[in-house]
Amino acid sequence: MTDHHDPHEDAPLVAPSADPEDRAVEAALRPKNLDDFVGQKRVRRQLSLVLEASRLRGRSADHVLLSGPPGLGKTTLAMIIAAEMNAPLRITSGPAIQHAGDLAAILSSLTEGEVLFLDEIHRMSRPAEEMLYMAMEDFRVDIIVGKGPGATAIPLELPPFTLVGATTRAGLLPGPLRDRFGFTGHLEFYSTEELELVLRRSAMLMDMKVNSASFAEIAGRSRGTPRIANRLLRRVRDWALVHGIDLIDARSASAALDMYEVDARGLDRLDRSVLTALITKFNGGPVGLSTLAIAVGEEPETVETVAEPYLVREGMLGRTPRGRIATAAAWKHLGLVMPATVAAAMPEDLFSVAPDDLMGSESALDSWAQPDS
Ligand SMILES: Nc1ncnc2c1ncn2[C@@H]1O[C@H](COP(=O)(O)OP(=O)(O)OP(=O)(O)O)[C@@H](O)[C@H]1O
Ligand SMILES: [Mg+2]
Repeated sequence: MTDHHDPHEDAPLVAPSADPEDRAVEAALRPKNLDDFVGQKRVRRQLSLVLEASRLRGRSADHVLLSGPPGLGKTTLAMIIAAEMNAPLRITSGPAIQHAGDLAAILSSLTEGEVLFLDEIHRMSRPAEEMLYMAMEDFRVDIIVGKGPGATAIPLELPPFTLVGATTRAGLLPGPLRDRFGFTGHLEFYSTEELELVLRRSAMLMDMKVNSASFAEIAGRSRGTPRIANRLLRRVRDWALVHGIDLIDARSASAALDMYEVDARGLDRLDRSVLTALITKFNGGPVGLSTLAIAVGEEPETVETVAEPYLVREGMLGRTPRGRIATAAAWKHLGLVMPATVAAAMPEDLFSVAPDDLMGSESALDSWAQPDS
């Protein structure tokens, strides 16, 4: 077998892999401390300050909220926070907490200083969320015993702990929850240079011989995302192994990657199908998110959190009050020419808000693009 596609053929490239070996390698490649964590300078600097201060005060660190598209390092940072604080780490996720009682059970078993990582925090149930408010602020929960009129609330003191919440959609978090985090870090897509550093480190750990030009080639196709960079590197390694190549150069890297549906701009299958649908079915838009999602057979949330951020950053997709539109760059990327009538109808101020600003602040984006579903 020379073809090592993920078993989940249809999952977006950036989704966590379903292949256990892939997951094991991914875990092995995770940087263990802040110094090894590449890029995200601003978040890293602020976070290291937060951690240092709490170490000096001998207290558990402030609660930390990490937001950003998949595969940029939220889980990795949560693990690093625990490691840097020399504290045990407990991992759970919003969807795993169906009832407030589930959360109470976790909270009441925390030890002092423990780091609780709550992934996909925007998907927690409302009652659990309210319990979390009190736990975060006062290190206390009310355990409800009994039902109906006879129910009583028994207050329970919790040891001080650090909550690390992660979300791909900070804009969805209720204000009261967001406000209870002492520090919020928004992860940005990585530059090609940063991805090259990620790749160099991974290649070293994997004992691969790769020349500089191939790092650049792989980084350029990695969609600004370390998870994808590492995954592509493994695919290149497989390819080289099968072809009996010892030192990997840019030509073999590129030949290997041509098989994996990532194009030169780093767009994967989902990205391209979003653009293709937008252009061929809706003549470039504007079209509402949910209509677009149906056209590509995905959940609106997947289109919005997985594909869109990168397409916006690459200047190929615009989010306007009337819906999503494909820019001239998108038409060009698909080898098409934007018809003059479509060009004439494009909003002039599409990029009056720079794509980087959009990525940096979800609230700027929220106020600019109205929800359409
Ligand atoms: N800054 C970084 N430096 C080096 N490697 C990184 C960095 N960020 C992420 N990685 C690598 O990318 C992989 C994916 O990162 P991680 O699992 O932390 O992403 P995530 O943001 O939690 O994604 P998701 O939203 O899908 O949960 C990790 O296994 C790690 O090896
Ligand atoms: Mg994660």
